[in-house]
Amino acid sequence: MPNKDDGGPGSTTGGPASSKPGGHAPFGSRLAAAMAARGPLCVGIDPHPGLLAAWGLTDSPQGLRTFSQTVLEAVAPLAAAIKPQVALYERHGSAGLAALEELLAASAQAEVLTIADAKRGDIGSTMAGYADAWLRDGSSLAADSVTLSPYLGFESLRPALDLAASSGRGVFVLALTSNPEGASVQHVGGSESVAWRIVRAATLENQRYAADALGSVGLVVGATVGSALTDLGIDLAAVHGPILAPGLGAQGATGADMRATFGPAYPAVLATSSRGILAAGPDLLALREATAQTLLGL
Ligand SMILES: O=c1ccn([C@@H]2O[C@H](COP(=O)(O)O)[C@@H](O)[C@H]2O)c(=O)[nH]1
Repeated sequence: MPNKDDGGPGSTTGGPASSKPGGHAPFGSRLAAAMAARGPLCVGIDPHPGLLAAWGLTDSPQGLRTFSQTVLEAVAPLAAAIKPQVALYERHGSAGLAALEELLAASAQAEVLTIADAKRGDIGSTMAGYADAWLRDGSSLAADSVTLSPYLGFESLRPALDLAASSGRGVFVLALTSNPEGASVQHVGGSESVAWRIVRAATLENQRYAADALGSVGLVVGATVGSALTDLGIDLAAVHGPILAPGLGAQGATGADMRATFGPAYPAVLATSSRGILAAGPDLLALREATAQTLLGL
């Protein structure tokens, strides 16, 4: 778990993330540094039952543990971040979450940033509980950042936005998701569509961060959204925060699609791929090669 003095991101004892004594450097700055050093790729860790079987692993907490540690070891030199899919750990109950906690701790040791893909969202009083779980120093589930769902209104995310800011962590708020069904909600509203409003709120929220650094309030925008950004009049370059872009690989998007879709916002885009890379396992070198090839395409 990425606590202040564990030698991982935000450590006061060493490593590139320890620039703010006594606390984490802001997530946006840490992510920008990782992307500059390793490139704009996040590797998703999605231990689907079918993938576990293909790797010769059991669909069990021990299977999750072996899967997770293998992926981390394979991709650590090449990935700016990893993104464990929380649902696939939760389906194993408390033992699955323990496997996730071990992965988060190992990632901190390896100085690989983590994005817990939990997609949390609720009324503010309950949101504070989610924020504590995923963003508070000392929580066994604390990651460097977490994905959030703004369906209850962007402002309902306030406890997570504030705790992320004070703990040097980050959030990625769903804006335009990579699945085709997302448009039925996110595109609604004409020139001030739901997605446009979420992007505007994130843009305003990032004003609390230094103007010369990437903010810590990111957005999720699928690499598959095609012309939606243009159609909806959304300017991602103004967000001043990282854009997490799922959809590369298994969902069909390519690096060329991403450049066309994101245009001037592309430097802030962190592409994420799970199955497209994980299918190369369980051989560690094959996983690393698949990661390198994915990176080359960006
Ligand atoms: O809009 C979204 C938001 C999240 N995801 C998640 O990303 C990965 C994608 O996996 P692939 O195997 O690379 O397709 C998965 O965990 C999703 O839940 C998304 O796809 N789209």
